[in-house]
Amino acid sequence: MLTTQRLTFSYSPTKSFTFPDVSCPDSDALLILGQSGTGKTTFLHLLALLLTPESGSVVINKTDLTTLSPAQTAAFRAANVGIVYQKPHFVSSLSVMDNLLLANYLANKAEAKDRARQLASQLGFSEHLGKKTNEMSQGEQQRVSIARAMMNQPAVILADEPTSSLDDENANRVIALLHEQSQQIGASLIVVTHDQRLKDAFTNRVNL
Ligand SMILES: Nc1ncnc2c1ncn2[C@@H]1O[C@H](COP(=O)(O)OP(=O)(O)OP(=O)(O)O)[C@@H](O)[C@H]1O
Repeated sequence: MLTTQRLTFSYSPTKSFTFPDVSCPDSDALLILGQSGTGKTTFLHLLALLLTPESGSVVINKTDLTTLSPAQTAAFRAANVGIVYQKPHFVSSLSVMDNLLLANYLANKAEAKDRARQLASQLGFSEHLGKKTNEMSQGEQQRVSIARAMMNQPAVILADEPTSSLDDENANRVIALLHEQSQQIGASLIVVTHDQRLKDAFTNRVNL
């Protein structure tokens, strides 16, 4: 469960944001829609405390992230928040499997190779586990990115424009996978996007 209250943020005195309060229960999903420049990425980064809000709160499963120290925030995020970035970021010298296991390492958890194999099978990239990530297509990398976000069975999945560079068929596939995977682990799924095609795939929507 994730809830925010009265979140505000400023890049400068002339560039400040007040965001609407949002709430997303476990196993539920929320779409946050906005045109370019409305602050979608900023909002997503505030939800993960990658940016520190000027005021307001972000509560995940009863922990108010804004009360934690930077080290506590990093540890909480690694264990409880899975992030699917707009463009996947991988360690290119590592295999796909090792990039997945890195999520365990960063969360100070034991390597979960079976979980990685299970996700690879569900998301359809089992045959690529031994490859380097740059040997995969963009669509395949996107699926690895989703798998990596699910590795620690987080309470919250945050996805930033996960479909912007995909055709209709692949966009539908990625959204179905995000819904399916987050429901399997009982996570709250929050997607920020300008992609109006996604409207029908979410009952809960907020406009920025
Ligand atoms: N580090 C920064 N310093 C100053 N201004 C910034 C910074 N990052 C973003 N902004 C500004 O804040 C506004 C919101 O940016 P943000 O990236 O959150 O928008 P967005 O809705 O995700 O846009 P897009 O859909 O184009 O990615 C933009 O006007 C942007 O120029």
